[in-house]
Amino acid sequence: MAGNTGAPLVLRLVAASVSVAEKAGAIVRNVFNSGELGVVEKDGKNDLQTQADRSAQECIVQSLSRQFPKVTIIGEEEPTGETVDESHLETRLSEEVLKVVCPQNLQSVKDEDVVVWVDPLDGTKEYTEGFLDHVTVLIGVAVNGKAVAGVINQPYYNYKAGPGATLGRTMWGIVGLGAFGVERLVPPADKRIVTTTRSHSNKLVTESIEAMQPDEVLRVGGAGHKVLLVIEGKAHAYVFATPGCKKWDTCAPEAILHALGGRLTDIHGNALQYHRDVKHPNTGGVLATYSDHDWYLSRMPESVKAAVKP
Ligand SMILES: Nc1ncnc2c1ncn2[C@@H]1O[C@H](COP(=O)(O)O)[C@@H](OP(=O)(O)O)[C@H]1O
Ligand SMILES: [Mg+2]
Ligand SMILES: [Mg+2]
Ligand SMILES: [Mg+2]
Repeated sequence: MAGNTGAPLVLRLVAASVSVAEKAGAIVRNVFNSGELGVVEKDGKNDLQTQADRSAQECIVQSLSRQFPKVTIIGEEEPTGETVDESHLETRLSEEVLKVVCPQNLQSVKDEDVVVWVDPLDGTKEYTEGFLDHVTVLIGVAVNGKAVAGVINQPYYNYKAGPGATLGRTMWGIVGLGAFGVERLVPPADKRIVTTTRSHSNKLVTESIEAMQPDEVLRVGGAGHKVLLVIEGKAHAYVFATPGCKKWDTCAPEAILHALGGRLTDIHGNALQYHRDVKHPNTGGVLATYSDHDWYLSRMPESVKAAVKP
């Protein structure tokens, strides 16, 4: 089976995730093109699911669990119980990933040490409203509770460039090795740009953003998309001081940001935990930066910190 080459488990997982994230990204585009989004409201308030979330989740979880049957895989969406569409599966390994040398500390990781966190479509609200470049597919690899590797596919990257432009991109990274398919760019030095939620704001979010005294606030969809804005120098910080974001939203982006030297923590500065039995919400909120992380932590109002406990 493709997952059983001689490469270390973490590399094989990332190689499989790169291929399957591309497939999931294509599913996300196909569903949108079909015009039948099949939107349903989940239990939570302001929490949508579409056919693309369901099909991309099936693609990723089924493909990875067939290749890595002993690895714990946790996806955002509930299984649909429908028969698996075999044409949705992708079990090839990315050769580009298999070529790299796995960092020493990750070479002998065992199946039981790993949890894979899957967000088949991050930015669902924006997807249903046509903000297509906000959408990402996120596959994060955690080892002993720490985010160590991540894959992000952005299915509509370049879609504003018009016909002929290649649509979509896949980025991946391993902490201790670096990131590929995305480049670290430096944000403007003469102003402070903060990015936050577009569709899940509340008083705590607003208060904490104000406390950062930003020159500009980018209110956009998707946790993956916002971390990409930080990585690519479009924003200095992603500030989300409320509990709505889940482990599958942060695991892959955190690993890629860390691989490039940035930081992603809760709003108190604590590392996020990714063990298999951890509660899914990031109850302490999210703060992602490339530099000056401690400055943002120090500006966080005490009243917000008291309300957003880890
Ligand atoms: N109050 C809330 N309720 C439910 N989900 C929330 C939420 N706040 C944030 N999230 C989730 O966190 C992710 C990023 O949110 P946002 O785009 O608003 O910044 C989204 O993931 P999904 O789109 O994968 O569900 C979103 O659903
Ligand atoms: Mg969702
Ligand atoms: Mg998400
Ligand atoms: Mg999602």
